[in-house]
Amino acid sequence: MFSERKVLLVVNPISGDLDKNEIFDAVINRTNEEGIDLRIYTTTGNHDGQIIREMVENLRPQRVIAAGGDGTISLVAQAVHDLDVILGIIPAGSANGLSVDFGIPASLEEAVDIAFGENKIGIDAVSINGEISLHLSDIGLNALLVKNYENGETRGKMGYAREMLKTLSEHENFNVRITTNDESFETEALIVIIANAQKYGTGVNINPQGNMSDGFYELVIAKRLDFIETAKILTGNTDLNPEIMKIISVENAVIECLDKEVYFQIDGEYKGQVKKLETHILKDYITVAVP
Ligand SMILES: Nc1ncnc2c1ncn2[C@@H]1O[C@H](COP(=O)(O)OP(=O)(O)OP(=O)(O)O)[C@@H](O)[C@H]1O
Repeated sequence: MFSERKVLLVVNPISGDLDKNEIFDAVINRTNEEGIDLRIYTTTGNHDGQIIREMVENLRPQRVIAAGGDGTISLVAQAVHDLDVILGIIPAGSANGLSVDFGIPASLEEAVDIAFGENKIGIDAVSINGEISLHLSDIGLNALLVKNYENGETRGKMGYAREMLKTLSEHENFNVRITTNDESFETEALIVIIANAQKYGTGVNINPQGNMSDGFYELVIAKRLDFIETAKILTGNTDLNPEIMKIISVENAVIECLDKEVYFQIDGEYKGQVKKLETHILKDYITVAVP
């Protein structure tokens, strides 16, 4: 049990499949047992960030617990990152990539224990053209998949597989120039991932050396799909073929698409097409309650 006395719970009523009443019950029971003053905000999809920030400024809770998918966690983190609160996470989205990276279990009871627990770490964020990425953002193949999946009619694994096949047939490689403090190079790419974390919500470990608290993020540049290289990534093998895959740790980087606009997604949300991304690390962006 932590010594803080006020908690704000933010719940996204439409994310994922989990019954949100179970979340309300679990958190209300916990705060009753502990004698904690609980306030609840249910998101509407309109001005949520601003409202959450105002609530935290007025109520001054020591902890804000976000229940939803990555979109909701990110929204809450951005709203309160400079207000000296701890962010607790209850995974309740369809993919929950951030929770997977933190090792927060899907079980509601365990997630509540962790969200109210003593263990916490400060994590970095990546600023991308002024927006915030806590997890994994990318241009190219995966962003097109995110777009197709958002527009597709079938959800779940079947929908994902269908959109994956469609995406592979539509996708085209692009040329990109990457400029960091240390180097500038041009290359053909299938995908460029801006990775603060390690794993996509599907569990694919794209960035084995990723650490959300080290003051760096990685650019993972893949030139073509290759099963052996993918298997190496999945097994955490760092001896990658540089002809196909390059991973660099950076504090800032400019990514310019040289021949066309390219599909772009941040933390699972499709953002349209872009030609240029200016990215830099935001060290120790927010403190998160972890297992
Ligand atoms: N009451 C609401 N009605 C409609 N949309 C909402 C509401 N509250 C939040 N939203 C929208 O929900 C989206 C965020 O969803 P979130 O990422 O949390 O869940 P998800 O998409 O199910 O999960 P995941 O990101 O894991 O796939 C945002 O686009 C936000 O605007």
